[in-house]
Amino acid sequence: MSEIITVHLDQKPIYDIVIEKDFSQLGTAFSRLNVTGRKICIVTDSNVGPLYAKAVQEVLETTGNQIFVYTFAAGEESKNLNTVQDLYEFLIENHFDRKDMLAALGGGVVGDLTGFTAATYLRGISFIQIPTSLLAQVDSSIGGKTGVDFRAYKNMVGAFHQPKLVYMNMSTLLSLDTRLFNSGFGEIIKHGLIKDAAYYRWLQNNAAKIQAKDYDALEQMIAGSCNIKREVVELDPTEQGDRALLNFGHTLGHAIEKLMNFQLYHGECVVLGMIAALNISVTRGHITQAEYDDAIQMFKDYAFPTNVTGISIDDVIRVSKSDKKMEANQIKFILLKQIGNAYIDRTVTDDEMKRSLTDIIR
Ligand SMILES: NC(=O)c1ccc[n+]([C@@H]2O[C@H](COP(=O)([O-])OP(=O)(O)OC[C@H]3O[C@@H](n4cnc5c(N)ncnc54)[C@H](O)[C@@H]3O)[C@@H](O)[C@H]2O)c1
Ligand SMILES: O=C(O)C(=O)C[C@@H](O)[C@H](O)[C@H](O)COP(=O)(O)O
Ligand SMILES: [Zn+2]
Repeated sequence: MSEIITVHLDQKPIYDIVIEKDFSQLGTAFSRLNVTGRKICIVTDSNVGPLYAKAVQEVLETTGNQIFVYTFAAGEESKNLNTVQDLYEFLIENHFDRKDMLAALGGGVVGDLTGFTAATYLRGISFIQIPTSLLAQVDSSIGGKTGVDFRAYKNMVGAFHQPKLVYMNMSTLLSLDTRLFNSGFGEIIKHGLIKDAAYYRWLQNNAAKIQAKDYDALEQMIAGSCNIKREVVELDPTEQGDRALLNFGHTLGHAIEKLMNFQLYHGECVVLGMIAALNISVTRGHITQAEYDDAIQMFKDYAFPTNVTGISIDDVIRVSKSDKKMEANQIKFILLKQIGNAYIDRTVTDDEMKRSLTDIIR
């Protein structure tokens, strides 16, 4: 069973998210875009390219377009303007014009970087997302947030630029190593915690099936998360308000990610940030200690580290405050009113942050 979810903006259908178990429907889905006789550059990384670029190239060639492949070194370390510049050069050398396209084939790093290049090359060309990591399938490929890190700052340079299509082949998840697969659950559990208590309980009850990569359970979960993200971004595509709820766990999580020099994955850092935010939500009397303990158990069930060594609490707070989460000198935090219901809070103090981090930073 495949699934198609359509993302609307201003009540108009903008792009489809196609969930499939192989690449067999990619040609059909792409043909709906009515793009032929153009150049398409598959942008991928050094891990994903050797596994899937040929298969994607073969399918896209059947759509009557000329296909190029551009590969950069895998990892968050490549998500920067240098890689973007190298890609601009490749596109210029191969005479890509405004009607040509990019196709991001890979995880969130490839998606964010390709989307940003598409947003800025020739003042904006089209792109599609072919996400291959769990995190990218449930989160980063949807919603049009594109960008790169700048110096030590996460996602400091970017643009909102919507893809024309998101096509995911769930079978690509089989080649992800276990720790990377698990890191995707950070954003998935986040979706339940901020928006949907029933989905959160379902994730709790189905942890074993999902981790065993039971196909039906995985498809249900990916569609569940895509739908939650779709609802949020449809209402607030450029984060003027409630889209910021998707930042649950990121205020401190991004700081931990940077301070750990990206040795911990994004999803793992988001979980550490969520633990701190849940802790503050307990102290504020919004959720119970039992609900907090339940969430910690859930993170453990999905194999997340729940603490980290080698960095200091003061540094995490300092780096968080130098991030773009500051607004009018006040840190923007996402807390829970209850499980499945998040809100934006601008009153979290340094002392609250410190207390919330004592069990996490050892
Ligand atoms: N734009 C957004 O809305 C959004 C949302 C969440 C996260 N992000 C960003 O996404 C990034 C994290 O994404 P990620 O976890 O996918 O990281 P990633 O893109 O670095 O992928 C993780 C690793 O898995 C490899 N990989 C990916 N798919 C594979 C597959 N099918 N088989 C084998 N290896 C595979 C990659 O080569 C890489 O080494 C971060 O930069 C984060 O800031 C963006
Ligand atoms: O789509 C969004 O909006 C998100 O915030 C999703 C996050 O999971 C993602 O990590 C995003 O890249 C964070 O963006 P940032 O603007 O806070 O850096
Ligand atoms: Zn994230």
